[in-house]
Amino acid sequence: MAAMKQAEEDDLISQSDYQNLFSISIKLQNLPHLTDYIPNLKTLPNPLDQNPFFRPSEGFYIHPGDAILRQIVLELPGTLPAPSPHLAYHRAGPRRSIFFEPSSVKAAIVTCGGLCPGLNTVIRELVNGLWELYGVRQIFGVTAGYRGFYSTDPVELNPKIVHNWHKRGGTALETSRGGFDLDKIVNAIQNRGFNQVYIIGGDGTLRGAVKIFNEIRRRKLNVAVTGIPKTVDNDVGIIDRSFGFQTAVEMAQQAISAANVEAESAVNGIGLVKLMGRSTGHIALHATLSSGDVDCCLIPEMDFYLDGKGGLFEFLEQRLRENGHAVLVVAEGAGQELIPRTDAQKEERDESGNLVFLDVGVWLKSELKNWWTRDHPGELFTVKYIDPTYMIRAVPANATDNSYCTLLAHSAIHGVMAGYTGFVPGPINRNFAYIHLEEVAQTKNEVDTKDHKWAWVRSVSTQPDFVRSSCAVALLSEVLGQHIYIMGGKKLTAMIDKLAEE
Ligand SMILES: Nc1ncnc2c1ncn2[C@@H]1O[C@H](COP(=O)(O)OP(=O)(O)O)[C@@H](O)[C@H]1O
Ligand SMILES: O=P(O)(O)OC[C@H]1O[C@](O)(COP(=O)(O)O)[C@@H](O)[C@@H]1O
Ligand SMILES: [Mg+2]
Repeated sequence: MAAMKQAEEDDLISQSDYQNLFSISIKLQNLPHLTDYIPNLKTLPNPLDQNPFFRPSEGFYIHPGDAILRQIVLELPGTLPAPSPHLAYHRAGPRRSIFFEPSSVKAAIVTCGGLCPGLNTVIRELVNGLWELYGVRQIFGVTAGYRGFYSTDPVELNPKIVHNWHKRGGTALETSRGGFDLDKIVNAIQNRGFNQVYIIGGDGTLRGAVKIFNEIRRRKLNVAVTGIPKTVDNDVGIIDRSFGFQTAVEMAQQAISAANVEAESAVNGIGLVKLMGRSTGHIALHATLSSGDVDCCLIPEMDFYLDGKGGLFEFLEQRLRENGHAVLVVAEGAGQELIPRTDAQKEERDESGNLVFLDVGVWLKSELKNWWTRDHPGELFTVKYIDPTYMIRAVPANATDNSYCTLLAHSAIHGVMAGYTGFVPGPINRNFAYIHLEEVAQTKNEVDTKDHKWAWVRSVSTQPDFVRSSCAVALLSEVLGQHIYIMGGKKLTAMIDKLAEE
């Protein structure tokens, strides 16, 4: 009873803790605005005032002080981090005043980089939103990515043209990598008279958008730029997740199920699935979590090794002995440093400057076969390799992603019409916010291999942690028949790693 009372008291936050709570400092992140470098721009009342479907009521418009906190999980009580401020971002949504006369708006929409489910929905909703919400009539699609600004004529868009686009995978505007020429792009924007530029793309695209925004600001042009974050890999930072990611995870399930059926139906069968993820393993991780069929998930954020104690082969050997089959999911960027490559291959980059990867699936399949023939000559063994790479991204978005795309596009429009520029719209803790382009372009969302999600993947699959030092300690502990605890820094771990390797 006394213990319960004590526990209840521990849960209560004392008055002074409340005071602590309310005194935490909040830093509202800077959001660039056209008036930062063009003073005295004319404002107009938002035309939504007159829109019969909206009839803006109290609280409809976003106030300048409306903010979204980046970090909403706090440790209470008494351990609040001292004065370091909590970051907050301007809330997305319509503003009471706008900075563009709708009849003078000439909007450009462009898609860059790799495909992602939902691209067409974002384009469609940009067109519909500009047209229906603000009465904009000059809306153009720039074709084939950044190069399209200066190499082709833009295509005129309206709600009739984009009517069915959300049901189609890919991008109806076409996309490309490379072709970023800052001067030519900004000259084209200026010469064609675009004053709103909607750039849909991933990390590379957003880095380009920062440069475009800076150049436009340097030239003091009355042109608002927004970067709409697109990444099937979910590697763009700060935002909760990117559109199309859920659809891709869903599509990956089919490949994993097929791999499982193939593996189960063979003697010593291994189903191997390679999923997208250039430098982050979010798709592999989430597909593994939701499938329940996966025995081991390999991602770029985690090193692994094949042979020896605690290695992949030892784990698979055990799995095959216990279950007769195993399913392996590998993200395309995992284990790249293990794959032998020529000097030329080490340098190979795509047109955007991204490193070209070797096929980890093909390599792993061959390594698995070599291992089995070496260690189990004459015994039956099958590896079925499934590479659904483009199948998971070249599809239309699912319902959740489609509605996300709609809100995202409308958030972008409201921000631009309100005169904001150099920003990215995106959900933070499920509320749409405007984030400085540069901040997003510099932040990468990686899988945290120390968090609960990854721990759960490891605990349901019981896959090794591929840390040689922990394996060496386990080995020693086995030999001595005692638990061993080692406390030490990086140097000691490196020494143990080296010993374990030997
Ligand atoms: N650092 C950069 N500066 C300017 N443009 C860039 C930069 N990185 C990539 N880009 C351009 O952005 C576009 C898309 O980049 P890419 O990396 O292929 O795809 P994503 O934007 O999906 O990551 C390409 O046209 C590329 O030239
Ligand atoms: O074959 P492509 O079109 O160059 O695309 C491959 C890459 O595109 C992606 O799907 C997405 O990358 P981006 O979003 O950065 O374009 C990666 O997972 C993959 O490595
Ligand atoms: Mg990228």
